[in-house]
This record gives sequence, structure tokens and C-alpha cells, in this order.
Amino acid sequence: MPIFRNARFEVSIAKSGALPPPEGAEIAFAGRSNAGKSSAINTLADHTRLAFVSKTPGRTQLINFFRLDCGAVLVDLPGYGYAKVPENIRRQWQGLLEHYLRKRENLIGLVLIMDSRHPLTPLDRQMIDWFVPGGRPIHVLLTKCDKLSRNEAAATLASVRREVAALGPQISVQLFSSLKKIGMEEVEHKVAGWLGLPSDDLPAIPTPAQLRAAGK
Ligand SMILES: Nc1nc2c(ncn2[C@@H]2O[C@H](COP(=O)(O)OP(=O)(O)OP(=O)(O)O)[C@@H](O)[C@H]2O)c(=O)[nH]1
Ligand SMILES: [Mg+2]
Repeated sequence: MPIFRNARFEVSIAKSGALPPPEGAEIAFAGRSNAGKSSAINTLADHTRLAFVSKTPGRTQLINFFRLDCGAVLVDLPGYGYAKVPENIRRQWQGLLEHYLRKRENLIGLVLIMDSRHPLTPLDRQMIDWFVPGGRPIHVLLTKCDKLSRNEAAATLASVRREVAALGPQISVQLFSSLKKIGMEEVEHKVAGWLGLPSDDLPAIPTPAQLRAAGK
């Protein structure tokens, strides 16, 4: 069962004081503005307009909560690092992110979206630093991997894996593309594991040979 399918919008909030009561395990999606976070959520949810996708960076300015069929919650955090946002607003968003990542008791894991062409920016490292002390896992999606050659993608994956190994013990990394739907099963398996859902119900992760045969 693809766990993100049928995600239903529940609520949006703009201030940490207004967080909804913690009901069900939360899986947060975070990423630099324009990294492809909304596209990844829409692709995983199999819903073209669940999360807003735009060509103008910095559009997701709220924390959006989506309920999954299994009862868990997908949390879409505001994109960070967009240069044209005024400093005071940027500080306010970062405060909201820090509060949520450090303090949210039912937050069990973080999916961190990075553009595979610009991984591990200083703010990505900041998110990792805020989250790692809680001991909960982080799964990095190196998205837009359709824009890299096969060799570039493999080299990026290896170097990001090497770098995050030094930042915390619970950080995993994979390639992803919303455009080509690459890497969906891998992230579904990972998050199902966090939620303690049986991964027998999930489709098997295709082997590299199967992916090549499918032209991906
Ligand atoms: N080629 C390619 N383009 C992508 C992919 N994912 C997203 N994009 C493009 O990248 C741009 C930003 O995508 P969004 O999903 O809106 O990014 P976001 O991280 O949600 O951005 P903000 O909400 O603005 O912070 C859009 O033009 C998308 O079409 C992908 O896997 N491959
Ligand atoms: Mg977005």
C-alpha cells in the first residue's frame, strides 16, 4: 500500500503557537525553497495539486498538515533559504522551523528534500543540526535527479552519503525525481519502517537492472 496516497489536507498554520494537537505520528518534509518539495509530496500522494507547485520560489509559507490513510500525518514545512524574502520574515520562518523540529513530540522522522545539483546547503545542515539531537531519523531525497547523468547521480549520492555520515548516525540518502517518478518505493519503504507498518504491503524496490529495463 503506497502510504502517501490519498493524503488529505487537514490544516495550515503560520505560527508555532497554533500547532494542532499532536494526534498521530508526524513525518515532516522540509527543504530549501525551490528544491522540489511540493512536487515530491504531490508525486508521492499521487495528487497533482495537493501541495502547491510554483515557478516562483518561496511560495509555501505555512506549515501544512495532511492526514494519511494509516492515521499518520505528513507535514509540509515552509521552504527555507529564498534570498528575496525580507530578513525579518525569514527569521520568523526559521524560528518556526526550529521550534517545530526540536520540540514537536509526535514528530518521528524528517524527509529532507535537496536539489541533487545543490545538496547540503548551510541551511540544510542547520535543519540536520536542529533535528539530530532528538535521535530521530532523517531521510534525504536528492531530487530532480533526472537532470543529472547516471554517473553524476551516482557520484552525488556517494558523496552526500559520505558527508551525512559525519553529521549524524540516523541519516539515509536516496535519489529521487518527481518528473520521472524515480525513487518512490524507496522513500515509501523508509517511512513505512519509521511508522512500523509492514513493508510486505508495499511494492518491492526495483533493482537497478529493472529500472534500466524500464528506461529510468
Ligand atoms: N526536472 C525536474 N524538475 C522538478 C522536479 N521536482 C520539481 N521540479 C521543478 O522545480 C520547481 C520547484 O518545484 P516545487 O515543487 O514548487 O518546489 P518547492 O520546494 O515546493 O518550492 P517552494 O514551495 O517555492 O519553496 C518547479 O518548477 C518544478 O516543476 C523533478 O523531479 N525534476
Ligand atoms: Mg512548495
